[in-house]
Amino acid sequence: MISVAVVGCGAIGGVVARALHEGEVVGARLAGVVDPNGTRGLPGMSLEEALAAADLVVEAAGQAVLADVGPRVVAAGRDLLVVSVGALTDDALLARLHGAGDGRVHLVSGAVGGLDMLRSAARMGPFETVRIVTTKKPAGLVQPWMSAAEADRVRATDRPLEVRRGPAREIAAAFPRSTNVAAAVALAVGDWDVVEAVVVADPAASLTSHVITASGAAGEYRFEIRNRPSPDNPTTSQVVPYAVLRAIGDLAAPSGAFR
Ligand SMILES: NC(=O)C1=CN([C@@H]2O[C@H](COP(=O)(O)OP(=O)(O)OC[C@H]3O[C@@H](n4cnc5c(N)ncnc54)[C@H](OP(=O)(O)O)[C@@H]3O)[C@@H](O)[C@H]2O)C=CC1
Ligand SMILES: O=C([O-])CC(=O)C(=O)O
Repeated sequence: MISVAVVGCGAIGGVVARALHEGEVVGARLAGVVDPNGTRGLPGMSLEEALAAADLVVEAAGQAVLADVGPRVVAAGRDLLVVSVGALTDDALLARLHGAGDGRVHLVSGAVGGLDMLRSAARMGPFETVRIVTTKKPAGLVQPWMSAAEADRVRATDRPLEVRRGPAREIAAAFPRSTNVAAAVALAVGDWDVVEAVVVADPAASLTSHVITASGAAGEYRFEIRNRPSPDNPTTSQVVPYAVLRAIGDLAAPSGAFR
């Protein structure tokens, strides 16, 4: 039985922690939840207590929190499951995580799929082009760094509006709550430079879509994901906590998971 601490009790962490608490993942149980802003009636604990009690710490609190907490988890010899994979656009953080200690770092596939095939294909040979186009409702795409005019334009658009297009590294950092998936694709293909990310605001997008296209030595790929947004946080797809629970189940299982 592995003991799991969840950092962040929002749309993702709240669902994950509740399911663990209720025994829904075979082989795993909730140690407690770390969230200074409240734990939705679930057992709360400090990060220090989590590092002492848990075999696995799930980060579900955001890119900035991962940068702070992640190296401490690994240094304590605990395994870390990363949800805010966009924080890994920072090479220095990645190096710190890898050098911090004995804990292993696992990444969640989150809101997208096809990462297994992209990894297999990248192993055969390089990709020439990879693109991920993310389309969401406008409100969650407005960022503090935008000018007032741009923020208004995004908020008020009455048709699909391309908000940004650029290298995955740049986009995943610029939309930290919305395009972690761009970093996930780049990490899967093992090449930040080949992946272009496009962010589209669409007021009619009742589902969040991520369309991944890739071509290279192994062939041509197209994955289209259309996710229902979380009722708690519409910028997050509702399936994401279930990706986390699947990952925890795989880590806890003696055998039988797809790799
Ligand atoms: N890989 C993927 O596919 C995806 C990744 N994500 C990532 O997951 C993150 C979490 O998403 P989501 O659950 O929807 O976000 P939420 O905002 O719903 O939840 C985040 C929670 O973490 C809390 N928090 C803030 N600071 C800390 C801290 N220092 N320690 C512990 N908890 C803290 C927040 O509190 P408060 O609100 O009071 O600040 C909030 O309760 C996103 O920011 C994004 O980076 C999201 C979607 C998909
Ligand atoms: O949940 C999603 O659809 C994607 C998302 O917010 C992210 O990658 O940060």
